[in-house]
Amino acid sequence: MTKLSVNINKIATIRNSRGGNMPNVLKAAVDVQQFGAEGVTVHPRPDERHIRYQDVNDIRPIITTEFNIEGYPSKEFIDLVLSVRPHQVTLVPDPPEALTSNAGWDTINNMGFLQDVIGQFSEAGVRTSIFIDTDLENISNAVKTNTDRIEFYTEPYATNYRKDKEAAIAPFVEAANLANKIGLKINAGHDLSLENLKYFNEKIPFLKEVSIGHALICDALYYGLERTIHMYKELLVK
Ligand SMILES: CC(=O)[C@@H](O)[C@H](O)COP(=O)(O)O
Ligand SMILES: NCC(=O)COP(=O)(O)O
Repeated sequence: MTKLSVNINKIATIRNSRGGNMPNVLKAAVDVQQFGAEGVTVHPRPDERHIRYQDVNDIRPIITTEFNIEGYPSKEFIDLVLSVRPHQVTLVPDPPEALTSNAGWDTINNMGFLQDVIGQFSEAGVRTSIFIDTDLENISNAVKTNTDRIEFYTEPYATNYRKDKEAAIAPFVEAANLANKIGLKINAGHDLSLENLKYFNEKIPFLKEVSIGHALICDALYYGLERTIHMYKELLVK
């Protein structure tokens, strides 16, 4: 069974829209785990428009599953991760002004930088993952960064799924086979949803974990958080 890590950024976005503490992000982190999620993901951005650095510190002690912190490895981000020590850090190459993540790493041109940052996290005992698209050269170079895992940037899959799901999945299958061959474990995320998740999970070999936020929190408005998590988990049975 592929693990589900729930990204709770959107809960914080709603809270921040009014100030105050509603909805309560810490309670959401407790609840998603109780409802069956196998992990909690947060993606603090430099402007703290959703998850704040303080939230990340506060969430750490209530994690009973797996804590995954995603973000661009600025000095502030590196310091946060080294102090919080999550189970996993996922490095994402997005600039500070990015609306949301929109590309994977160019592992060739960022090799030295990634090796250095990944080295710091590995030394601290934090599992590393890097956000990546399906370019085979980027994937074969990813292994030289010494990352433990890659996380497929699945927005192109989600967009193309509606037009032609076989064509949409094909580059991800090829990339997953290569990643497995060279010893990289595989996560995936971005725009995965109740509509497209089952097919992705069935077709991608060696998939360890998906992190899902935007669509899942939107679905929870209609179905409730507990039922929504169960619905996503049903799609992740292999
Ligand atoms: C790396 C990734 O795809 C997610 O972290 C996504 O970027 C969610 O972040 P936002 O909630 O800021 O859109
Ligand atoms: N790593 C992807 C993630 O955490 C959630 O992305 P999305 O489901 O909010 O698009």
